[in-house]
Amino acid sequence: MAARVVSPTGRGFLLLDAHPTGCFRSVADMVAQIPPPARLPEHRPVALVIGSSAGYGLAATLAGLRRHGIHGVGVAFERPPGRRTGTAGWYRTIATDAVAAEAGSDFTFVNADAFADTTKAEVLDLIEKRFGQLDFLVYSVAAPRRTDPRTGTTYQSVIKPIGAAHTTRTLEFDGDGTPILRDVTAQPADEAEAADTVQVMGGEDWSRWVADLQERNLLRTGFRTVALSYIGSSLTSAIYRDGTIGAAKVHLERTARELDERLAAVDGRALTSVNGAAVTQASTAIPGIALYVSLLHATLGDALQSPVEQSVRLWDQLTGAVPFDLDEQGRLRLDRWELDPAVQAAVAERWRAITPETIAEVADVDWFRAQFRGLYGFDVPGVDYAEPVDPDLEWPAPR
Ligand SMILES: NC(=O)c1ccc[n+]([C@@H]2O[C@H](COP(=O)([O-])OP(=O)(O)OC[C@H]3O[C@@H](n4cnc5c(N)ncnc54)[C@H](O)[C@@H]3O)[C@@H](O)[C@H]2O)c1
Repeated sequence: MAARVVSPTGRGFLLLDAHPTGCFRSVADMVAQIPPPARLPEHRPVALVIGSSAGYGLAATLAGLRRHGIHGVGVAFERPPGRRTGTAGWYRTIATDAVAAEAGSDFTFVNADAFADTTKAEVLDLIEKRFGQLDFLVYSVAAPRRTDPRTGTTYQSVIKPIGAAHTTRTLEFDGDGTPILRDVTAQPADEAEAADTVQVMGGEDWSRWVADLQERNLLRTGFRTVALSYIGSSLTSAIYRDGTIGAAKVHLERTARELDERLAAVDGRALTSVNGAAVTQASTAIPGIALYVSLLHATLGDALQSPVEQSVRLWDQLTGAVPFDLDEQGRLRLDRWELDPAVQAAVAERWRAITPETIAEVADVDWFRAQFRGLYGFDVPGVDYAEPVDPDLEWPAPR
């Protein structure tokens, strides 16, 4: 594919193409937020990050590389360039590989379906051959479907309330970027939809990774694993925490307790890490979240902790530099800034007060729009979007 101008076309919060230079720049901007250590540790920990190309998994990979010089493997599932550009995660992975090179890390990126047994076998072989054993596993997958390779069944996840229909206010943008406030009603999930969502976003696949690693004796003594979870506000609870995705998170948290017991054999730990709201491809698909995050940012400004800031704190706790900040249910909490009662009261007040006329003042809609377009490499400061760019770039080869 020759160099060409790449533009943000698409519908709603889904764009069809990604801008390579914008994606590179957004990774560089994330790295710039990570304070480097005085020097990298002599013993490089070995980490596996599943979901390493976007959102919280990308932030954890970058923070691990920059602050701890991790060796290891990142797994993501991205579309290569073809008729359209590659997905944004394709280009962010190329940029992350350069960050790994700069940190002197032996880090390999695997583009494959994490749910497949073939992927697990490939990644475990790689870990065994290159590193012998693993110190950390960060599980940060957000997927719309999962095929269970052991039964061949494909499950679709849905984002729906459970029990009753729910109407929420939402933020959308029209073609020229004008914000629109609308009410949308989500019908409740039936039992099968709720169960299928647990199959996709619950803890089963995480548990299989850990079991396979343990079976092959690839877990180093003191191994630690976290899977990402979310609780969120009462403003979004009908659609999130009390809905289908929330049921999957409850399953994930139960899985953490089971794995934690199983890992006693290697003096290991398994925890869920409850992170705060962030603008990601996964979260913009949830009705009401765009509005909620825009109001959260209007309330908090720079005190809204970015995925990178939270990931720095996550690594501090994983490596034992600071003790785990656990709640009474044993979950690692990185979201306390979001769920602070004063913050939630202020967001709720804005949520109630907002009207179609005041939306641009009461919510940080410009910030949100730039964040969501930034997920595809657009609206990134310092990028010349009139400049043709070659999207036909290779996935990083193992070094
Ligand atoms: N975004 C939020 O507000 C938020 C808050 C707290 C917790 N979380 C949790 O963080 C986790 C990650 O979510 P995110 O928002 O960062 O998502 P995201 O969409 O930004 O990233 C998802 C990642 O998963 C990878 N992926 C998807 N399907 C895959 C597959 N089949 N095999 C391998 N990789 C696959 C993608 O390539 C990408 O790297 C989820 O568990 C989510 O619930 C998100």
